[in-house]
Amino acid sequence: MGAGSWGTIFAKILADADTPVTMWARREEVARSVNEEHRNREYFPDLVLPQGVRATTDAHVALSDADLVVFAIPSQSLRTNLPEWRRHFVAKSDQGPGTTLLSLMKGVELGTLKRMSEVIVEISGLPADQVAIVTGPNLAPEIAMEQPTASVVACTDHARAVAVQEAVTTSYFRPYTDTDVIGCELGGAIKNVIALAYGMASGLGLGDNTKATLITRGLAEATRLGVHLGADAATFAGLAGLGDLVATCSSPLSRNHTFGKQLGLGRDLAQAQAITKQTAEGVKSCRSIRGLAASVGVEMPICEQIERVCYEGVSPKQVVAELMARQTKPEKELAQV
Ligand SMILES: NC(=O)C1=CN([C@@H]2O[C@H](COP(=O)(O)OP(=O)(O)OC[C@H]3O[C@@H](n4cnc5c(N)ncnc54)[C@H](OP(=O)(O)O)[C@@H]3O)[C@@H](O)[C@H]2O)C=CC1
Ligand SMILES: O=C(CO)COP(=O)(O)O
Repeated sequence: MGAGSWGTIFAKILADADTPVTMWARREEVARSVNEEHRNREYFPDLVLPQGVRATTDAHVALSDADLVVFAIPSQSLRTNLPEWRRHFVAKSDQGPGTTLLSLMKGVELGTLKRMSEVIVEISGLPADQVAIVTGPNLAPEIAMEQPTASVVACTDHARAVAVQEAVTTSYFRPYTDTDVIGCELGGAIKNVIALAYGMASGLGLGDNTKATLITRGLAEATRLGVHLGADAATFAGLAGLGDLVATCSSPLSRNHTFGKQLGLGRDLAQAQAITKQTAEGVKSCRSIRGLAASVGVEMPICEQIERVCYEGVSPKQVVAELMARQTKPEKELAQV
């Protein structure tokens, strides 16, 4: 469900793993180009998609016979789409192991402060054991070129994670399994905010010491929140944590990195959005992640400052100064974890 950057490339992964796939596209022209030319002209005009990828704008056609339903739309739009989609897949969900609902989305919902798998459980009415996520260092344009990468399939039901793993393993995409859905999902959402910070540092002309500091302290605050919310700290040292954080922060292919860089160069939110075009989840998730942290009394200084840049008009230069002026403390905050 979603035929943008990641939806399209994930469809290619499924088809290359011999799993037939029907992509739901919001626009007719996108579905037509996939069916008639085996290309997604809007997102990857030069990429020929496997024959096994079909597309439709009809949610019923995409969903009614699916064993695996994959969500690849912007996080903040899931709640408005899911009630309509739900009626097409719930009927099949009580047969056999039941439909697996798979989230590729990396965000936290504004207002409810829910992770995407929580929104899916709430609206679908299906048990959490039927909801899985895929996350990791997975920049779609690199995977489009079949550059090798690893990823994580997380589900509280290990057997279901293994089934999804089998459905998406190819010569260029190597998924591992995990049962820590909370940690994997938070790792994916928080790294987008840290990538905004890293991009800002690039835009400001700051060097590798600054960037390494952002990655390391960004990981510290992601781990801190995760552990408070029931995640395993080790998850953050893995693909869904450090792996995705490094890939997204350091890559000019990342929309969050690019967006942050524009802010660092002095552009405002609207100008950065116009340049980035595609979804940069961190811009909205900085607010919900900060809300989530506040709800459990966890400090997330970098996320907090990114929110101030995005929504309070504070300059990137000013937030760097404020981060550096914070009270000094031990590096390992075991007492707080
Ligand atoms: N791109 C990547 O490398 C990766 C992305 N992700 C995550 O995957 C999710 C999707 O990202 P990505 O595919 O990159 O985003 P894109 O912006 O490339 O594509 C978004 C897709 O969702 C559709 N869409 C946009 N708004 C709505 C809406 N309100 N209702 C229904 N459909 C909508 C778009 O349709 P239209 O074309 O008509 O606008 C498009 O098909 C995000 O959470 C992202 O963080 C995770 C890993 C890698
Ligand atoms: O999640 C991603 C890579 O794993 C994609 O990052 P961006 O959304 O910043 O492009």
